[in-house]
Amino acid sequence: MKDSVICVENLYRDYETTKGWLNKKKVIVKALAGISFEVKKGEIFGLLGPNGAGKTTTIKILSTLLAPTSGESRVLGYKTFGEENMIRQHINFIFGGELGVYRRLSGRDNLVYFSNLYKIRKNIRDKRIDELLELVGLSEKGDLKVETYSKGMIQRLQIARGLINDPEIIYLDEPTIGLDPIGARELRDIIKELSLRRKTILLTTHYMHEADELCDRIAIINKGKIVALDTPVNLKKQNRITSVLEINVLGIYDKELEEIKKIEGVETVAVKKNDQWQLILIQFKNTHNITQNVLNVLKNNTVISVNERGALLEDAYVRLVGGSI
Ligand SMILES: Nc1ncnc2c1ncn2[C@@H]1O[C@H](COP(=O)(O)OP(=O)(O)OP(=O)(O)O)[C@@H](O)[C@H]1O
Repeated sequence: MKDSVICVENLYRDYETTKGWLNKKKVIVKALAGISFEVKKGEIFGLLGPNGAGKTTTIKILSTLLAPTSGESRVLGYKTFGEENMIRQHINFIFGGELGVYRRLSGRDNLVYFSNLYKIRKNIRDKRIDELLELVGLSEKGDLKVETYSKGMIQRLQIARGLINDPEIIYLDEPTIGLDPIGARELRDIIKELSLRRKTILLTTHYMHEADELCDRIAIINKGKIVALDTPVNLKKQNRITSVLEINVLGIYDKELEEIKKIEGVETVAVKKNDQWQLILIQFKNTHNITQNVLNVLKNNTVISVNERGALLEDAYVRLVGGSI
């Protein structure tokens, strides 16, 4: 692909681990089982998938932290294993959570510390730090110790840290994890701004709406394989999902879910469990009117609400990966 800055071809990665306590047995975990994709300059490319799908392994290989078992991955034309020194100055990675910055230092001093690791000259460094603090909305708080920051501020500082070497490619592993909706939105706005500045971003997230809002293209990974790769719009279309019935109930049994699956027109059934009630998500062909048949199955349950809506990216994901969300 022309303009590709990341090229992954038939990548495999196994981990050797042990199972059992007394009689330890060697087990091979196939974290990546032959994935291929390319990312263009300036693109926001999303990796979506359930826990253990292989997203972090992919990011670790592409950020030169891990060698693949076989296959090839190139970043900016260089092999991620063998030519990593040519790559490292042009990339950076930001992991979600609060690790990676020093709480006893101020935000600014953290950035000074990390720029020293990259041996950035002082005249460039100070200007860049001011710009980065401005970009992530921490100009006024830059001189306060990180231990006084909120989670959202720490995560924004992480973004500034990840930009300290002015990387062309940024890997973001679940950047908004644990943030409240406002903190998460502020972070997404920064990610959009980075894309406007032609940075290439490879992002993993568990939040579908986030992938839908941010990503130009998304690869859905399951069990080490890419099961779909397209724009969010096409992912929603290509799965022929037409409608979704959302039903909130107090208590639901597998027997009833099995009954619902058998109703004509029903394609998938998933359950999201909340503390007190459950949300049943039923994807169905809109050539069928299933509502009454579903309510007949649930006649002995307490139904709190029923809502029919169009498909979201989350629905395409459920279909491709299967199971509950
Ligand atoms: N160091 C390791 N040793 C053994 N197995 C590992 C190691 N790291 C990852 N794995 C296994 O490899 C598989 C892929 O893990 P990976 O962390 O890449 O998944 P992920 O998609 O990032 O998951 P999550 O969403 O939970 O972060 C999992 O089965 C995981 O248990």
